Amino acid sequence: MLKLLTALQTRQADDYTIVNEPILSSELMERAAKAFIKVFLDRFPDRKKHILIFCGKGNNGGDGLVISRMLFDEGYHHVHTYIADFSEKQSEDYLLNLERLQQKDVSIFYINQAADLEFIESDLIIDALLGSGLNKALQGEWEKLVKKINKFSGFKISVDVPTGLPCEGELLSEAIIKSDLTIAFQRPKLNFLLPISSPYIKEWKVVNIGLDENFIQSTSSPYFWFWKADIQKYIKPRQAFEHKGLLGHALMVAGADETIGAALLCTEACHRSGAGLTTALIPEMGLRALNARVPEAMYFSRNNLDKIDWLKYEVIGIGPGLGVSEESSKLLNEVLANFKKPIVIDADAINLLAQNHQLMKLIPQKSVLTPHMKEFDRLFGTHDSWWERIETALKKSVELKVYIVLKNRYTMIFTPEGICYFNSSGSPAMASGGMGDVLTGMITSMIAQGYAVEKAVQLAVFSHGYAGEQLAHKMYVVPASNLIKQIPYILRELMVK
Ligand SMILES: NC(=O)C1=CN([C@@H]2O[C@H](COP(=O)(O)OP(=O)(O)OC[C@H]3O[C@@H](n4cnc5c(N)ncnc54)[C@H](O)[C@@H]3O)[C@@H](O)[C@H]2O)[C@@H](O)CC1
Ligand SMILES: Nc1ncnc2c1ncn2[C@@H]1O[C@H](COP(=O)(O)OP(=O)(O)O)[C@@H](O)[C@H]1O
Ligand SMILES: [K+]
Repeated sequence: MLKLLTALQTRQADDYTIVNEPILSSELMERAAKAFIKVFLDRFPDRKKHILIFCGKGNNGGDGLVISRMLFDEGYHHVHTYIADFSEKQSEDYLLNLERLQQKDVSIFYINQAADLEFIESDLIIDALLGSGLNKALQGEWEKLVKKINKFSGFKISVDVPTGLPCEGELLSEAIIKSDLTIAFQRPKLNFLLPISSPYIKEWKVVNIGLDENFIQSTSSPYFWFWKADIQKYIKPRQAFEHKGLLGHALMVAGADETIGAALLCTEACHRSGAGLTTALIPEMGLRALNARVPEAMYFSRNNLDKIDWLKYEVIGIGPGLGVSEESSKLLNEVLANFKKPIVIDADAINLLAQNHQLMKLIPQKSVLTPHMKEFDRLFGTHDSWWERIETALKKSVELKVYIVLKNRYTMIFTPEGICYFNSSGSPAMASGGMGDVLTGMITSMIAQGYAVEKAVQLAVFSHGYAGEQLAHKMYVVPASNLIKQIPYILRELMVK
């Protein structure tokens, strides 16, 4: 798990590293620029490219000046360096690197006002105007310059963060560099992981600049980033004498007459993720389809609900395609009144909770709510921004003692301990109907198999995204049914490697 930091915490990590490694701040800047250059050389090896580098007079600008020097030394001789000379203030390392650059045969231009900058043709534009030091909205010449650069045609690469984009928190204005590629130091900024950054970041990459990881681990932050290696630590191989009776029985409560498909998707996903037994509590008219699609699954008739033995099940998944009818509402009431183990609550089950907040009290501890943005807002009220949603989710997951899986490009998992894990896997090719139903089946299955709920959720969310990502290499769009077929293979791959 990587701990994610705010801009202030990153500065503290810089300072700590400088004092304790120890390393001169100018050397750290050199190391950062070198890490940037390594990615750059890989991506843009053509030395004939025309490059513009825009630098501020702080440390982000300092990075830009080092990058300019390093590019020159690497044989890029069509580089023009521009300095935004809008204030007297300048950092020591900026000044030092300006002197170093002046000793090379590199052209340096000063921009005193944005209007002086004519349109220039170039292949690449490096944005090193402002970085994590941003402390207010861009105004005046800064705003004009950024807007002008955005109109330039070259491929834009931002150093550390696009100029004008705050590392975390709400946007301050729309004067922000629209970068094609952002190369960030040590950690992705929190805002990279939220849709608000999407007009400004097409792609991002993180490079390690050797900040003190022990210091970072000791920093207090609720935000973490998890990836393949974290999942691989706890995914369990099947044991020699294990049988279906030991691998959990999951009950899927889903579907309505018009939306049987959702019930089939979550039931099949649950089965293919490895639950020992899966039973579908679905409308009778779906029985044939269930038998055809998932013959391994069992069926329980809603007409016999009074005879159900709730204790038979390790976990219940409820909601996909359930509808919000009177009958669905009764089903949810029954489940909440009788089942005391974790419940995975999705889609219409969330919508029903939103209609009847009294039911929230009945949700067993360590249950899992899996809303997308709209369901989240229906349940917890309208939010004007993702940061507001994050604040609510951090609070509600602690208050209700549940996990909240807020689905997105980088799905967030909020825990009863007040932690927010960002999932690293996934692909926009997954943005099509039914994908969330599959996730519900997967989470339910992992809980059935005995993973602690937190691990079950992480494992399901990661492997769901990972399967989508792998298929997206071959498919324009990943239909939910195709993803389901992939689950056992993906889990095996994660287990072995
Ligand atoms: N030693 C270090 O601390 C390292 C810093 N690094 C680089 O340094 C950057 C941070 O540098 P700085 O803290 O100097 O800050 P920046 O270079 O981001 O900004 C410079 C200064 O601009 C001013 N400013 C902020 N918002 C403004 C606005 N809206 N309009 C006009 N002026 C504004 C502030 O006074 C700020 O200190 C990082 O993003 C990274 O690129 C890297 O070189 C790694 C090491
Ligand atoms: N752009 C995207 N990038 C990564 N994952 C995505 C993207 N769009 C959707 N997904 C994933 O697909 C799933 C969609 O869930 P949901 O909106 O509930 O779909 P449905 O209701 O159709 O089943 C979520 O797990 C989400 O993370
Ligand atoms: K920048």
